[in-house]
Amino acid sequence: MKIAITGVSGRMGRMLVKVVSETQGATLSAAMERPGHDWVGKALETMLPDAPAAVVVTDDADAALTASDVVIDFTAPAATVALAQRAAEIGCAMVIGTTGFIDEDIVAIERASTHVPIMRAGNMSLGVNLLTQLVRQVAASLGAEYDIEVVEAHHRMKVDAPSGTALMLGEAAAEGRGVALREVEDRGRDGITGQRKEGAIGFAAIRGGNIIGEHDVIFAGPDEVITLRHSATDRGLFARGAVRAALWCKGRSPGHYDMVDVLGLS
Ligand SMILES: NC(=O)C1=CN([C@@H]2O[C@H](COP(=O)(O)OP(=O)(O)OC[C@H]3O[C@@H](n4cnc5c(N)ncnc54)[C@H](O)[C@@H]3O)[C@@H](O)[C@H]2O)C=CC1
Ligand SMILES: O=C(O)C1=N[C@H](C(=O)O)C[C@H](O)C1
Repeated sequence: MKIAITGVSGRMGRMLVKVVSETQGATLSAAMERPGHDWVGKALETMLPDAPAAVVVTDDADAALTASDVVIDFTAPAATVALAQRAAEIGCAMVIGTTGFIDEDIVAIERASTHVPIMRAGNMSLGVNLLTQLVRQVAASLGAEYDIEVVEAHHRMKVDAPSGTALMLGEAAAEGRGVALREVEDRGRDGITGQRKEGAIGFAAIRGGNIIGEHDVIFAGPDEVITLRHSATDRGLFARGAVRAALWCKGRSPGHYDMVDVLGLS
């Protein structure tokens, strides 16, 4: 499987190069960075020791996609949406780990996925994708007297909040309760907020240091608190999930898939 990585100098991009190099059946066919980035035009192996020889970092998305079966993208929403449009035209599958999308971005990605398989997930780990199922089940079992709060913590460089994972967990809780998340979500409390609204699903975000990713879903009820927690301790977790998804895309029909499909959890 010929795999292109975009955002190759990023925290996830570097990890992906290592995981692709360790994965049987996967070959790094192209490495991309944004135009103007100082890695463009340089041999990747001079930056990353795990990189295969002869891969030169490029900002030419069309050339990279044409040379590849699938592209793995952990970048930023505008870059991801633009690349999904090119991938659809060129016929290259895509694995998207980027988070922080607005509704219009998702519509554009869905449109692209009518032409090629696109696997998109706010978290590529087995643990979080299992946790979403538990959260849905617990939310469905407990009444509205159990207040649901999603608390996440990440490193100081993270630019979006709530995290993509927190939103996945919030969606699962809302599904369990049979409500739409956008109707009940409560983000970023500050000042005289008034009492908690019955049925609200609250979000809180902590940013600091080099925390990889911590997520708690709290069900606070009468005289008891149930907490479901996931802790990521190494970014390799996400990279391994993404490469597994890339291999899974081989021969797949066009469509918008998620990690639950890849892991066979549905
Ligand atoms: N789904 C998951 O499991 C995970 C998702 N993420 C998400 O992945 C994204 C990236 O995270 P990090 O690697 O920590 O960020 P980062 O800031 O370290 O890396 C992003 C890279 O994308 C590059 N980039 C930006 N625009 C580009 C373009 N047009 N073409 C090519 N490259 C471009 C940047 O130059 C940078 O090297 C974030 O949205 C983050 O939330 C991160 C970890 C796990
Ligand atoms: O930006 C990160 O680092 C992470 N982003 C994802 C998210 O927004 O949930 C996944 C993981 O928690 C790390």
